[in-house]
Amino acid sequence: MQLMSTVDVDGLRVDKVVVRFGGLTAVDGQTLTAPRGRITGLIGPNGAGKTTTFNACTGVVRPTSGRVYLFGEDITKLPPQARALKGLGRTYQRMELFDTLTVRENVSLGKEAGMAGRNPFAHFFGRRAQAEQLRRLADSAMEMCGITAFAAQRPADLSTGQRRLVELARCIAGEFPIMLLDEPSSGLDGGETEEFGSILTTLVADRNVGILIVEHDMSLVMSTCDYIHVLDFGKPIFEGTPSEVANSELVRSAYLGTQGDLEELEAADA
Ligand SMILES: Nc1ncnc2c1ncn2[C@@H]1O[C@H](COP(=O)(O)OP(=O)(O)OP(=O)(O)O)[C@@H](O)[C@H]1O
Repeated sequence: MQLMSTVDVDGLRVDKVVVRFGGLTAVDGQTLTAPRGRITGLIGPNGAGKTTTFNACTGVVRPTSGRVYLFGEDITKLPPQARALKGLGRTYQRMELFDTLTVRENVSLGKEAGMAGRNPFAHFFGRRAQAEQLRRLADSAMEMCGITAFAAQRPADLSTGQRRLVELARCIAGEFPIMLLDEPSSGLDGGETEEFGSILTTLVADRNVGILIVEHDMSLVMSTCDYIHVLDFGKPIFEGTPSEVANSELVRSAYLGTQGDLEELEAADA
């Protein structure tokens, strides 16, 4: 049998990452893989180290030790923008939409920013072809997220659920093969969360992207993720399929005291 190298992954690979803030070890040896064609979840109680792991992937924090690879390339020391140009897209927990721009313009930015970074002469050459490509990508992303009707509106005029979809559409328009979603269901009601989950499932099936999702909403995680990693106090404590996670005594005990999450975990196991 040929063993797969740690970097030989068709997507994102986090390898034994440790992040310390002064005397506090926020992440203590996290290893995970988020390949194309799969939705990977990262869950854990408050303060478990999820956001810090996420930030180590996107380049917002530098690991104390360990490596981060994207399609086999070591990106541990690259800044966030360079990681985005290599195919790592992300959404933000606190949505970062531009309220002076229309929804269509916000969605187009997903690709536009990358185009400008890649080709500094883009302003002089091929403008029409690029504009046409941007229009196509934005149209298709808005359609996938069901927000075409709001294309000419400003994000400030939309509900939280609709704004979340604009952010997702911007990431989709960017054509990132790997997408990191930071608590995307925050502020959404049950119906909106369900709709969001079905868009993610379609996205992975239709475009073969890989998604790593940090999420508190257990119903979204359990219904969309193919594989889940669980952190507690910075340490990876369990990984497996949603039903394996829901059945794990170790995971349940980590969630004791967080009654809402525990109930949703138990509901997923029912
Ligand atoms: N910049 C920082 N400086 C110092 N400590 C930090 C910093 N960022 C996070 N921490 C600490 O690291 C630990 C992990 O935090 P992190 O935000 O990664 O957890 P989390 O699982 O995302 O939590 P939550 O679910 O509440 O968002 C916490 O104890 C937090 O207080």
